[in-house]
Amino acid sequence: MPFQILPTSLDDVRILERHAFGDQRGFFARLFDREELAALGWTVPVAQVNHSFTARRGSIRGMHYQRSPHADMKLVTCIRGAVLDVALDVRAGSPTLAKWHGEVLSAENRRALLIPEGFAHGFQALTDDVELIYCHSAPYVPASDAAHNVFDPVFGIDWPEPVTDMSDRDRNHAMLANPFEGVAF
Ligand SMILES: Cc1cn([C@H]2C[C@H](O)[C@@H](COP(=O)(O)OP(=O)(O)O[C@H]3O[C@H](C)C(=O)[C@H](O)[C@H]3O)O2)c(=O)[nH]c1=O
Repeated sequence: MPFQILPTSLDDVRILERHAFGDQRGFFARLFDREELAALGWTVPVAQVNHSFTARRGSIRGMHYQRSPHADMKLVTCIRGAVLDVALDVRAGSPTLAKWHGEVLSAENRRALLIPEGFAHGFQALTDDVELIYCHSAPYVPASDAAHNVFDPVFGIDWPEPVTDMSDRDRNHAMLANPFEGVAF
């Protein structure tokens, strides 16, 4: 099997641990598999694959998502260094609305996080020189881009490292009024 599928504290957010076909040269591992992902609800072709590099330990990016009708599933894979990867439920009416799950993804543990539509995504670099590969089920549509503040007390995301770097855009996402009703998807 190319992946071991592991549950998380949030239904439909799953960990995919990539099996490494190793030998004396090194290893070969699959990043995406249509049949394996279809069984987990990814039933459309991959629309976009992105690559991000984050130089400094402690940097944070997030919490980003796309609104309907351009909501997307993401498969986030760390191929260099390590991150705390966070999925945050922002779906109106969800029993886990405003709940988040954090998972350490690293080149070493070969874990990826499968993040369904309706979840915001963010991460903190736990090492310098982190590289992530994102597979998306829908293309990037700037007009549908949405985000919440990574420090919003409504969510209480527990970032493990002192924050060293963020984009101005991410620093300036508005804090929410309580109670948070969620977003329609
Ligand atoms: C997502 C995306 C962005 N862009 C452009 C838009 C900006 O001009 C530039 C950087 O985008 P952004 O500042 O949103 O990049 P990050 O802050 O790393 O956000 C990313 O990391 C967080 C944690 C995510 O989950 C999102 O997938 C993604 O938005 O790339 C594109 O051209 N295509 C794309 O698919």
